[in-house]
Amino acid sequence: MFRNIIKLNRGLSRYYSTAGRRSSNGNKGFSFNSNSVKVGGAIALSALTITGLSTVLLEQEKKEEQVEVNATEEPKKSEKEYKKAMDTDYDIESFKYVIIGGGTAAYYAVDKILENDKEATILIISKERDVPYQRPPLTKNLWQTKDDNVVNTLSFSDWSGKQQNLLYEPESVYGSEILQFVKTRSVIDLHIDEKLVLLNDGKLIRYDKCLIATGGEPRNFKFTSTDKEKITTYRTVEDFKNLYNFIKDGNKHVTILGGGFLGSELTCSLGLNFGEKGIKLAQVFPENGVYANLFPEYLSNYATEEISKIGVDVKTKRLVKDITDNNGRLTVLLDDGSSFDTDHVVVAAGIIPNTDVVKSTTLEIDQVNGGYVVNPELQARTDLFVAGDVASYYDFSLGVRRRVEHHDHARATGELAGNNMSTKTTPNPYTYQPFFWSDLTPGVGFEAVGNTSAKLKTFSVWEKKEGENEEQKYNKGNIYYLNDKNQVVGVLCYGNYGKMDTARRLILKKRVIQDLNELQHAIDFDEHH
Ligand SMILES: Cc1cc2nc3c(=O)[nH]c(=O)nc-3n(C[C@H](O)[C@H](O)[C@H](O)COP(=O)(O)OP(=O)(O)OC[C@H]3O[C@@H](n4cnc5c(N)ncnc54)[C@H](O)[C@@H]3O)c2cc1C
Ligand SMILES: NC(=O)c1ccc[n+]([C@@H]2O[C@H](COP(=O)([O-])OP(=O)(O)OC[C@H]3O[C@@H](n4cnc5c(N)ncnc54)[C@H](O)[C@@H]3O)[C@@H](O)[C@H]2O)c1
Ligand SMILES: NC(=O)c1ccc[n+]([C@@H]2O[C@H](COP(=O)([O-])OP(=O)(O)OC[C@H]3O[C@@H](n4cnc5c(N)ncnc54)[C@H](O)[C@@H]3O)[C@@H](O)[C@H]2O)c1
Repeated sequence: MFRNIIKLNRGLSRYYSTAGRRSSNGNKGFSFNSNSVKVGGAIALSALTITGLSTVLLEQEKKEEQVEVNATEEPKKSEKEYKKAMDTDYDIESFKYVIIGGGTAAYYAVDKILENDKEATILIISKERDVPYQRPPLTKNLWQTKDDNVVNTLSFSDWSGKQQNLLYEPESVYGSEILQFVKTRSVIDLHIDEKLVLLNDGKLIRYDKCLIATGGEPRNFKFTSTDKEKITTYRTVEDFKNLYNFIKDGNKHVTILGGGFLGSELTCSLGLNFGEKGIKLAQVFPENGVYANLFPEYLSNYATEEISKIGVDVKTKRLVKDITDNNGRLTVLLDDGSSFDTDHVVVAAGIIPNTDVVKSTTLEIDQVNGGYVVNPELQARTDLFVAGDVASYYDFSLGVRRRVEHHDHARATGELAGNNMSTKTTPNPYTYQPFFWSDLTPGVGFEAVGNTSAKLKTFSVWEKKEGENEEQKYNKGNIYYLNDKNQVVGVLCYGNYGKMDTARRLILKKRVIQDLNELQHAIDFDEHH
């Protein structure tokens, strides 16, 4: 990926401070003179003057131990600097494209911008320490490597055996005047009319076009124990490294709170790959079974049984009431009055979309689904775009407004937003129907598309083979989700890969299904990759 950047870097004899652009200090690259940042009551000094991204990364790498920037803290001098910046003569760093967030949507947006605009100057601002990476392997492939060095290499085999790295691109790719990456900083405000973003260290940046791709923050709960090392959430590569290092030597008890995607995938990966090393697991959630919001009840029950079979103590229909410290371990108290001891708790209870970036201007937030409301071209305002988990958009084929928290959607909206930000032609609407997938155990995996809410009526078709016994009945199947008009609005292909385009076409047809048996052969079970 980033097909054009190598060429662009080599051919670059200009700097971004060309005519019409202003630079605060005349440096070639992004200069980062940060101020005193108050951290947990102490003052940490970070005086960095950095030219070019590779230096940003290097310098900040060195400082990481000493300087922790509190992402939510308001900077002291921001107000003054902010007002000064409103004055058009004030010299301030400018980028043609500013991307807030450094995840999947951000990555694909940048890729598209680089393809479309040979004059691009791009700044990615990310709260995280790592340059853009994919999250799906954090609960799957990375745990299967059988190599403790995986925390450093971050490499793994994909489903077809091909070696991949978690990072979309190596860090070095971000060290140019075209494309820069600032890590461990967050945007705390956006002044839309002035086209300015404010960072948590007081720095202001001007943009021509801006993308909000801030994803979501894991939900957490307040417990009596406030041990942040033992009770964690799980979303980032840092979280993976910490958990891996904690469990790699085995003989620990880990509790996963949540029966959705994250909780179930992580539980299975730990159970399948570290069970033999003495990692004992409990999974606790309020629903009757895992994926209860997605699977029809019988399949949710089956998947839950499969998880129990790998040795996990699955506690369904249970809420965690509290967690307390207990002589270096934790005690988990459930709502039925029972309790058990554990060494670590991972809270996997959904995310809250990161819509705290814009404070001084009003941006519409979807009151039902959360997220910033965008038009079909993924704009929240002129020159301000939103993509990925944090975007609330109108789904043309389903005829509803919704927000999707999956990889393929982040990729597709990122790419479209990047295109619409940098194209010289008319921007395109988002008409794509994204898919998602999940893998739990070798026998429980699927791809799905559309509205696959378990609240809808479903019709399941399972592949039948000669002489097949009861055990194998959930080998390959297609589950159709129907709305109240009996139109197919979602499809889940269980163990049946490569069928998403057929499923999309079925949804788009909007045909009223008179007899459910019409769906028996709507999607085949042939091997097709
Ligand atoms: C462990 C895990 C496994 C997953 N597996 C799958 C899977 O198998 N299949 C699937 O379809 N989906 C999967 N997903 C979901 C998928 O990864 C997400 O939908 C996708 O990452 C969303 O991309 P995004 O760019 O919108 O947000 P993110 O990837 O969350 O990126 C947002 C970034 O913005 C940063 N940020 C937030 N606020 C600010 C701010 N104010 N200033 C600066 N930076 C900010 C965040 O720190 C983060 O780095 C998984 C998610 C997780 C966590
Ligand atoms: N394969 C995938 O697509 C995939 C994989 C991993 C993560 N993700 C994404 O990562 C994010 C986080 O995943 P997630 O599983 O946390 O969210 P989720 O929305 O899939 O599931 C939330 C779960 O939280 C649990 N929960 C809520 N309140 C609880 C409480 N009080 N006590 C116990 N459990 C409670 C419920 O069991 C519920 O199923 C989501 O956006 C998800 O889509 C996606
Ligand atoms: N259509 C397909 O057959 C197919 C298969 C694999 C991957 N992919 C694509 O690759 C992307 C990332 O994949 P990855 O390999 O990095 O992640 P991954 O290894 O987690 O697998 C991603 C997808 O491959 C499926 N898969 C897993 N094992 C499989 C197998 N033995 N045969 C066929 N499919 C299998 C998963 O269920 C999931 O849908 C996904 O976005 C997906 O579009 C497609």
